Amino acid sequence: IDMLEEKNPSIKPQPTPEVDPTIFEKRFLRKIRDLGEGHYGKVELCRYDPRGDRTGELVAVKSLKPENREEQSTNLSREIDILKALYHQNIVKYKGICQEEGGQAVKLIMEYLPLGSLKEYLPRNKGKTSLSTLLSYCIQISKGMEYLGSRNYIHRDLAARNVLLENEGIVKIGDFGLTKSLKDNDGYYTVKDDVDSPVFWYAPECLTLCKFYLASDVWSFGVTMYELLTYCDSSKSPMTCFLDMIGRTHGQMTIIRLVKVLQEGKRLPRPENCPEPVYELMRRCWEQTPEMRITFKDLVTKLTTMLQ
Ligand SMILES: C=Cc1cc(F)c(CN2CC[C@](CC#N)(n3cc(C(N)=O)c(NC(=O)OC)n3)[C@H](F)C2)cc1O
Repeated sequence: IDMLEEKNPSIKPQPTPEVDPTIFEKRFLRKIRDLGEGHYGKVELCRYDPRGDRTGELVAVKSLKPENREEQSTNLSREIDILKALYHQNIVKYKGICQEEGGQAVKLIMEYLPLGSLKEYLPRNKGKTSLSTLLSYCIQISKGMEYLGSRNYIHRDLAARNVLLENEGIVKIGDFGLTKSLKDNDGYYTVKDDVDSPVFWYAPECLTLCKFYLASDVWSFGVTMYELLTYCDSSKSPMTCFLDMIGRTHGQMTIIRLVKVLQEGKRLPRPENCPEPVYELMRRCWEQTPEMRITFKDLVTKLTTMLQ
């Protein structure tokens, strides 16, 4: 080559123009349907089809509703920065961003997991989902959460609706809309936005002190375990159960009544066909004080032992 180049510089191999695979152009992003709706925005199934022949890949796209764009754009940008830096087999993959209107509004592009969340999948596949498979899902969620906590992040919205299936054997934590960094060293995040807080997945300290610890995610994991062991049967959902316990009160009395029954030691019941040792593990996630709760590390160990 050197000899040839000397003679004829025009065949010098030109560097291919740097194409950043994490930048998605709006004009090639084709909406197919909605996947989900949040207060401030939505997640859509799209095809990124630069060749225009429908051979492009399917992606999940999170964007803000125009009316919330102003106040929520910082939150979405933070979520993008968090997800971009997470690499774990049980956490949904970041693919990139799509800037529109000259960078004014940004969209988060993630991998698309067509089996959807456990909340949709489990009730429809109860027959073919064994207890061992449910325990395997619990182990994988715990591993993802152990990794998240090791990076000093709190999830704040761990629930079956936010756990996706890669396939029938692999699950991933799929949404990080409420995730916060535990930057300050007092080890908790002060919960502000109580407008759409998932109160029936919240630990007592979140409800009474508006403080969210790493151990508060363990409480939510216990509720998520309960959902899995009930195959996400909506008639036995955490909300239905707790409302039965506290009576169908209205408005802000609900939280006050919920705090009271939790302080009395009342907890979600053992799901039918849930072995006693598995329920005991849930109860270890629901210790009244955060420091008494089991850790995700120990949950992985104990759940793995049960699966042997
Ligand atoms: C703007 C904020 C906001 C908007 C929202 F709509 C939601 C709620 N949304 C979360 C993402 C969601 C569930 C999860 N995890 N999901 C992701 C995929 C995927 N990556 O494939 C998927 N797949 C699927 O359903 O396949 C059939 N569902 C589902 F869209 C609900 C939360 C929010 O914070």
